[in-house]
Amino acid sequence: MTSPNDSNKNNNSANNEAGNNTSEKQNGMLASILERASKSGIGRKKSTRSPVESAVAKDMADIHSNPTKLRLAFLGGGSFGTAMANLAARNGCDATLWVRNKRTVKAMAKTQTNKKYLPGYKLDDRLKYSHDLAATVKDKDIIFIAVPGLAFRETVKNIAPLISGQSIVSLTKGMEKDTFAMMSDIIKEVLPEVNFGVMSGPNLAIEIMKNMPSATVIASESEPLRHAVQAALHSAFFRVFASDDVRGVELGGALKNIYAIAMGMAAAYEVGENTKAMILTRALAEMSRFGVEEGANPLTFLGLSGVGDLYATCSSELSRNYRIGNMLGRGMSIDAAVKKLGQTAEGVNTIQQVHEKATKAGIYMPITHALYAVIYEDKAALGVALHLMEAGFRSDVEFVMAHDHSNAALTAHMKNSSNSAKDNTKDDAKSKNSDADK
Ligand SMILES: NC(=O)C1=CN([C@@H]2O[C@H](COP(=O)(O)OP(=O)(O)OC[C@H]3O[C@@H](n4cnc5c(N)ncnc54)[C@H](O)[C@@H]3O)[C@@H](O)[C@H]2O)C=CC1
Ligand SMILES: O=C(CO)COP(=O)(O)O
Repeated sequence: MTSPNDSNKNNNSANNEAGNNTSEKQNGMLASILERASKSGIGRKKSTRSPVESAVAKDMADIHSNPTKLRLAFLGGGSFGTAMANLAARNGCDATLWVRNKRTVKAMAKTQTNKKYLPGYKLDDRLKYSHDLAATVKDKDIIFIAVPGLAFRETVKNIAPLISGQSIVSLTKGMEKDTFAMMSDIIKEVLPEVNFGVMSGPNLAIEIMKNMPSATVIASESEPLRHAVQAALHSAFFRVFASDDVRGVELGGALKNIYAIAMGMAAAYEVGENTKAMILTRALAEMSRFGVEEGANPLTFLGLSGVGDLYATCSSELSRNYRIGNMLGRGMSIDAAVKKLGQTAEGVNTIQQVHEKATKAGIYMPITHALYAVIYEDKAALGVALHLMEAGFRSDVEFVMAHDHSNAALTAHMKNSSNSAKDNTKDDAKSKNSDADK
């Protein structure tokens, strides 16, 4: 295991390249105000805490004053694994980041930066790096997995023989190819005895590295695990909320990638704010409809891991899924866009999985099907969008007023009227032609 303390520290002054511009200075100022505020307790609620809040606060105080208390492994040296490992190390946890490439590990320990995925951001001195998987997961309390969805099963299988009581938390927002398994399904399948959770929320890694205030959700049926994750990662810049709806939280993180691609594509067509709002809210309707079919609580989609992450990812060019959509909207092929991105964009696979699953299960997912038609069936985007707009009548929030026979009846009625209007037009044209023939 390589600790930065063992390494050449001449690079400690690694430049934060973004720090040279004004907006970065403002971010730095905001961060320092928040840090001072959190140290002095300004803004903290003085009211009596509930027993659970007190327990968490006590855990956090212990953990923050005793760095060796929580021992954490982070598997996956991309932007998110690195950002989360850095948060934990900064909070005083014993945090090790596992990266599969030995040379990358050496370079990270030496420069204390992740040059490929988070260039210019200095990582905490206390963060450890390793390419030795067994040594990394041994004697840890929690193993966080942040590899792409397509590599998740392989990673869980690799650590399976090394598990002796550690809990596992998935940070991955993908779905397995062809099986439609979520990451929690894979953990349950490969390690049925293990305590697990999933963490998801509006967490663009670069913004977290810039100390921009952010929040996330840890979902687990295990209360101690939820508390441990909250205590380990919580800071003045990063709030960790809790849920016991694992399915809902995990689906929120995976499904929003589909709509970030749709929004990136819409942005390429320079649509207005009304259109963006329509896409966002109808996306939320699709997500919660699909979620309910999969056993999630629809209200979860109103939280950070649902509408929160949907908003962040659909609004930002920092989102790789949004960028893929934008490149597609500018006429690039999916293969070319994925190659140009060079990073993980889970939505590319998730569209295919959800399209297939929803088709089989008869779940109404018009935006997903439309995207699938554009990306994988080479249909023209504008024609597909127009078709979407002409789709039948629906209720707004179907958990308030169900999509029932009255909507369906109105749709059928309008279709019939428009068909007979078309027939009349055709008849008129025919009779005009036959008049002309006369
Ligand atoms: N980057 C972000 O802002 C956020 C990402 N996530 C999720 O985290 C997951 C990981 O994404 P990123 O870190 O952004 O990806 P990334 O594209 O930045 O990096 C992926 C990392 O995984 C490694 N990797 C790939 N296959 C592997 C394997 N078989 N074994 C071990 N390592 C392997 C790569 O070498 C690379 O270090 C994704 O599911 C993503 O949706 C979640 C929240 C935010
Ligand atoms: O999940 C994310 C932010 O919450 C990151 O989104 P992308 O994977 O699209 O970059």
